[in-house]
Order: sequence, then structure tokens, then C-alpha cells
Amino acid sequence: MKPYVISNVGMTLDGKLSTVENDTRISGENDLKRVHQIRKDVDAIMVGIGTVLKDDPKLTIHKIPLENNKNPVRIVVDSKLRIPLASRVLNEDAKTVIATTAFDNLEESEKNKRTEKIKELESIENVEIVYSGEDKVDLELLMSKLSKMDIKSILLEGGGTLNWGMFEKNLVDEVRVYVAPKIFGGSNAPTYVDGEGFKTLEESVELELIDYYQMDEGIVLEYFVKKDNNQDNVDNNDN
Ligand SMILES: NC(=O)C1=CN([C@@H]2O[C@H](COP(=O)(O)OP(=O)(O)OC[C@H]3O[C@@H](n4cnc5c(N)ncnc54)[C@H](O)[C@@H]3O)[C@@H](O)[C@H]2O)C=CC1
Ligand SMILES: Nc1nc(O)c(N)c(N[C@@H]2O[C@H](COP(=O)(O)O)[C@@H](O)[C@H]2O)n1
Repeated sequence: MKPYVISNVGMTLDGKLSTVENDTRISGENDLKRVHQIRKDVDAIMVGIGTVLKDDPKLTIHKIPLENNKNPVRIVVDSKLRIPLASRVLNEDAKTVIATTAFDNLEESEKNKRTEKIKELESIENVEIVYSGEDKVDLELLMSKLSKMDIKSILLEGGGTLNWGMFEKNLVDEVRVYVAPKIFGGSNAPTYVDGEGFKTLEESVELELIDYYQMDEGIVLEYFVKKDNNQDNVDNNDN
């Protein structure tokens, strides 16, 4: 089994997640409340390390009342353990899983650096390191491990590189996007889904519209990801 994954972003009409200079003010206050309601409904929130390095997010419920003092688990996908120790995602407000790679095969000095960083991270309360893959985080294996940790639902909050990794492996079940009536432009500005991209129409992800409605100045679009039964969910994939 794998967790049910909802991908949510706030993007401009041209699909940008921020400007070229990392201005990410896309959603209005009501849309952020909508996102925080999804945070409340899931077991975990997941982002890539690129988002942590650029935005320093808290990834807690702070735009709507928090009930039972219970924030979802935060998951940071960080192959090379680049996460700064002062990151807000490492504060005591919630548990944080750092998904990283095994490093036994690296050269000695890099191995020592990673061992040191692991020690520092593990000394922070509520931080758990999960190993998955060797060069970059193996997302299918990670989903299987998270499922065994009783994480049944995940809100994937980007950025564009991690979104690609998740769509490429067919790990996303639902899409919810806020489209702002804005154009940011810029080939170097992150888009909803970056990475290598699919080469043909046949490989692309197909969506089925569930709902659409106006929110703040923009529109929210909600879709199911159409599943090809042959490549559906990841099962017992952890050797
Ligand atoms: N408007 C919005 O809703 C959001 C905007 N953003 C924006 O997106 C930008 C960050 O996006 P990116 O730079 O693309 O970083 P990202 O957050 O997608 O992280 C990418 C990193 O994840 C790691 N990773 C490890 N294993 C991976 C795998 N198997 N597949 C993919 N990635 C893997 C790699 O180190 C990779 O560089 C920022 O500008 C941020 O502000 C981010 C989230 C939401
Ligand atoms: N849905 C959405 N709309 C926007 O306009 C955004 N800029 C984002 N950004 C995401 O939210 C994270 C901030 O989380 P905290 O408020 O710090 O908890 C940020 O890192 C992006 O993942 N999202």
C-alpha cells in the first residue's frame, strides 16, 4: 500500500510557483485557509529540500485554529542532507521526517560529513531520518516506508522538481490547484511540474475534473489522477 497523495499548489495562469526572484505571493488569505484545511485533513505534508532552502516554511496549521494541538507530520525530501539546522521545519511544533539516501558508498570525507549531520539532526526532538535509495530519494520506496509508519494521506506542497518526481512515478492521486489571475513569465521561474517532463502524450498524466470554484481573485481546480491499473500503487517495494 501507499499513502493517498494530494498535490496542491498556488500558481499563476502561466503555471509559475514563484517569480524568477522567488516572490511566492500567489494565493490570497482565503486560499491559504483552504490549504491549511487540507493540512488539517491529512497525516503528513511533504516538500522538497528546494522549497525548504528557498522559503523556510513552517509547514504547520497556522492560518486556521489548530485542534488538539496536533499538527501533521512534516516530510522533507532531501537526498544529500542539505537541510539547515535552523530551518523552521525542524522546530518543535510537529514531528519531521527527513527522507534521505544511504551513503555507505560515498568517499570517506563526504561520509563523515553526512554522519555528523545525521547526529546533529537526530539530537533534535521530533526528527526522524528515513533512508530510501542511493543517489536521489527513491520515492516509491519512501511511500511504502511512510505507509508502514501509519501515514495514510499526504499533502504534497511542491516544489516543481519534487512534483515531477511524484507524477513521474504515478504516486499522486489527486490534484488541487489555485490559479491566480497573474502572469509571472520567466523560463527560470519554477513551474507546477518541472523535471525532465514526459516525452509523449501517451506517457503524460491524465486528470479527471472533480470540481472548480472561485476563490479570492482566482479559481480552484480539483482533479482525480486517472490511474492505469498496470502501474498503480506501490506494494511491498522495500526488498
Ligand atoms: N506556489 C506554491 O504553491 C509553491 C511554490 N514553491 C516554490 O517552488 C520552488 C522550489 O522548487 P524546486 O527548486 O523545484 O525544489 P523542490 O522543493 O521541488 O525540491 C527539489 C529537491 O528535492 C530533492 N529530491 C530528492 N529526491 C528526489 C526525487 N526522487 N525527485 C525529485 N526531487 C527529489 C532534490 O534535492 C531536489 O533538488 C521555490 O521557489 C518555492 O517557493 C514550492 C512549493 C509550493
Ligand atoms: N498554496 C500556496 N500558495 C502560495 O501562494 C504559496 N506561496 C504557497 N507556498 C507553500 O506554502 C509553504 C509555506 O508554508 P508555511 O506558511 O510556512 O507553513 C511554502 O513553502 C510552499 O510550500 N502555497
